Order: sequence, then structure tokens, then C-alpha cells
Amino acid sequence: MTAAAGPPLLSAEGLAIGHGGRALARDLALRLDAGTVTCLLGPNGVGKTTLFKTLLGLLPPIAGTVRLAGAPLAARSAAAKARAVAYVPQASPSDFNYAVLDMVVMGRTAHLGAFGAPKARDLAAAQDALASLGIGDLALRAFNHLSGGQRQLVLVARALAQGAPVIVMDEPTASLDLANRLLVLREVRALAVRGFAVLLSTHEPEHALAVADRVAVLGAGGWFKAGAAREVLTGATLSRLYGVPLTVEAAPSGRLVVSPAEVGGA
Ligand SMILES: Nc1ncnc2c1ncn2[C@@H]1O[C@H](COP(=O)(O)OP(=O)(O)OP(=O)(O)O)[C@@H](O)[C@H]1O
Repeated sequence: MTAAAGPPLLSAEGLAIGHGGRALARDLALRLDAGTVTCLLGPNGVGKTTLFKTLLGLLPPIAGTVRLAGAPLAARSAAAKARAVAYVPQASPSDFNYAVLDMVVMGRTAHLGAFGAPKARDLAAAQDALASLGIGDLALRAFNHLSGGQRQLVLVARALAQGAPVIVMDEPTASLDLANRLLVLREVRALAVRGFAVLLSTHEPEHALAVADRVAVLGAGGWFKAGAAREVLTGATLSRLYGVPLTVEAAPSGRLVVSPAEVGGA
């Protein structure tokens, strides 16, 4: 990875996040550069989704500033925010059983005028997004009839159709089987190679070690640390984060493996 020139695509300084004026964490600093993958790890309920919503401009910061290419996010319109940062939710079935192409065209909403109907260029953008992920043949299938991995890729395609350079993904490998996890992780890495800045949450430290350039951890009491993946993801940091003794060791291949320091009771 080369050092990025200019301001990061998205950054935050002195950020305090929370609900109703009650801070879950303070003084967070984060930068998302083009061509990088950042993973956010932390136990249930510490505020990962809250941080994502704040970075997306859906929730106001309690303190601090989120910036898009150096300019404050809060000053942007909702459509401008959507053209800058795309959100990929978990791939649960949709309430309505849309065709895949219709789901992906919905990513174009921020490009349509008020009451605007999708035009040929919006359909083309949706088809291009599906094709770029190798799933163009799913266009006419029903979203809810796809496998979890296919659904996740369709939601990534919707984010691509949105045309935003920053993609924020909420646990994209959750509830996927091994093959589909690998499929999605491979595409996450490919998005960075295409120049996107990707931020994703995961409960799997090894997924972060596999795809992330940078890692941020958010722990109990608002403990926060961010930096290069291999520097942040140490046994000591993971043990503190999850409150159980964990080790990080290199396999003969060089791949880092996370294991419990002890298994079973004494
Ligand atoms: N709209 C809200 N109003 C008030 N409190 C909220 C709201 N949404 C979430 N919270 C609280 O904020 C805390 C952090 O929630 P959040 O969903 O950000 O955690 P998380 O780290 O994403 O958890 P998980 O890993 O389980 O998805 C929780 O205590 C939650 O109950």
C-alpha cells in the first residue's frame, strides 16, 4: 500500500459518539484513505454501529468533526452524503422480494432528482456494478431466493451503483458459511484495489488480519485504538478487548492465527 496523498476520503478527529448526549466513547480519531481496508472490532454493544452512523452523518457527533476529503460532513446535504459514503447492511432477506436489479438500482437514489425515475444511465450503472462483482447473471433473480453470500454481494453492488468512494460495511461476513466468507472477503480486498476506502466491522480478528490495512478497536468504557493492522492486533490488545486471554501467533506460512491462551477450565 502506498501512502495516500492529500486529505483522507473520510476522517474524524476528537470524535465523541453516543445517543441522547450520553457518550459511549470520546476522542476517537480515524482516517479512511483511498485503496485501503479498515476493520473495526469490538464486543457487542460497545458502539460500533453508533460510530458507523456518526461517520455516515445519520447521527450527530457529541463532540468533534467528521470530514469528507477535508470538508465537514455535517455541512453536506443528505444526497451529497450518500454520494460520498455508501452503507452496506447485513444481508438478511428483504421485507419485499425485489428483483436483484431493482435492489441495485435503489443505490442510484442520490443521483435522481426529486421524484425522479431511474434513467438508462442508472440501469447501466446497476448492471455495471453487478458485472464488476461477477454476478451479472443474478440480475433478474429474486433477492430473497439467493444464498447469504450472493445477497451480500448484491448489497455491495448497490453500494457501488451509489458511486460513493467510501464504503462502510456492517459485519459483511456474519452468518455466512466458509466459502461465502472467503468470497466476500476477496471482494472487499478487490474494492480497495479498485481505489475505494472500505470500513467494515467484524467479530473475527482473523478476517481483519486477512484483509485489513488498518484496524480500529473499540472496547468497554470507550477504549479506542487505531493503527496498522499487525500493530494493533496483538494478543494483549485482543485479550483486553474481549476480556479473555488470547494469543496471536504466526503459522509456518506467516499467516497470523488468533487462539485462546487456554482452552477449558483448570
Ligand atoms: N437509538 C438509540 N438510543 C439510545 N441508545 C442506543 C440507541 N441505539 C443503540 N443504543 C445503545 O448504544 C449502545 C451501543 O450500541 P451499538 O448498536 O452501537 O453497539 P454495537 O457495538 O454495534 O453492538 P453489536 O456488536 O451487538 O452490533 C448500546 O448500549 C445500545 O443499547
